[in-house]
Amino acid sequence: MGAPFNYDVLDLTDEQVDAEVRVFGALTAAVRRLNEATLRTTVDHATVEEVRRQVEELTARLEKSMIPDNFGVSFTKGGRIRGYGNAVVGIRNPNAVPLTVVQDKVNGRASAEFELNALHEGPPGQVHGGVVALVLDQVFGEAAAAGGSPGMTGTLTLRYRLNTPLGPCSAEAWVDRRDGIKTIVKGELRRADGTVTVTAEGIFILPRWAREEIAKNGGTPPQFE
Ligand SMILES: CCCCC/C=C\C/C=C\C/C=C\C/C=C\CCCC(=O)SCCNC(=O)CCNC(=O)[C@H](O)C(C)(C)COP(=O)(O)OP(=O)(O)OC[C@H]1O[C@@H](n2cnc3c(N)ncnc32)[C@H](O)[C@@H]1OP(=O)(O)O
Repeated sequence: MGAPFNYDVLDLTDEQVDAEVRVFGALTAAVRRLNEATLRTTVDHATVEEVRRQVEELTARLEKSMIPDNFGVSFTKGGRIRGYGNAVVGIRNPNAVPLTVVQDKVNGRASAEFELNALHEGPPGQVHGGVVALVLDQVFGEAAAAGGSPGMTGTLTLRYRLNTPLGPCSAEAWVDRRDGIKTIVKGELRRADGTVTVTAEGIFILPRWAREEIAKNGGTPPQFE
């Protein structure tokens, strides 16, 4: 069986990728501001209706030309990864947290410092538990990849020990051990003052189709965003 999804390789120069990161990254940041302003604004209803009409006009301009559906993950021949739609780190995804994950390939670790705001609320003033799982899934997956054994999330178990207030937070994950094709990753989420609020363990599995591909072609699995 082949891969159930595709990773396209595109002929784009580093300069072209840098330009799209700059231009679309700036649009995404602007839309994120709009998202938060949509939630928090106290302007009067008439202003809200006028802004809504303007937003619809702007949206229609972008909709004039679009890719058919999701963005996917592609690579350039120079090895740049274009996972712009990723729900946690995608630079063209205004719903992404956003998060910059730092991978430590020597020690099989990954970490991120980030800010969660009113858009990520669960209990009053606190981060939604599902958002925590979303963030940790990405950071854990990148730790597995940094450790040289990437995989799909098979199981992710979280223990919510303390509430996580909205604001600056950090996440860290490391490869705890490997068991054949399974990589067991451990990690935690912390408040700005360093207090651990959530601990978690994940099992990342190199899927059967990838194992078959590697057995056929030799080599090690590529690292995906
Ligand atoms: C050449 C290409 C390489 C491809 C690498 C693939 C992915 C890399 C991706 C990213 C890496 C980079 C950065 C990460 C960034 C973000 C992370 C987000 C990741 C996600 O957001 S990802 C979406 C959510 N995720 C899914 O959508 C998974 C759906 N699911 C499946 O695709 C299959 O279900 C799979 C692959 C899990 C297993 O399928 P399979 O056919 O390979 O498994 P198989 O039956 O052969 O079992 C083999 C051994 O795993 C044990 N096992 C099986 N399932 C288990 C489970 N769930 N938990 C614990 N252990 C499990 C068995 O018990 C056996 O263990 P034992 O050998 O000891 O008996």
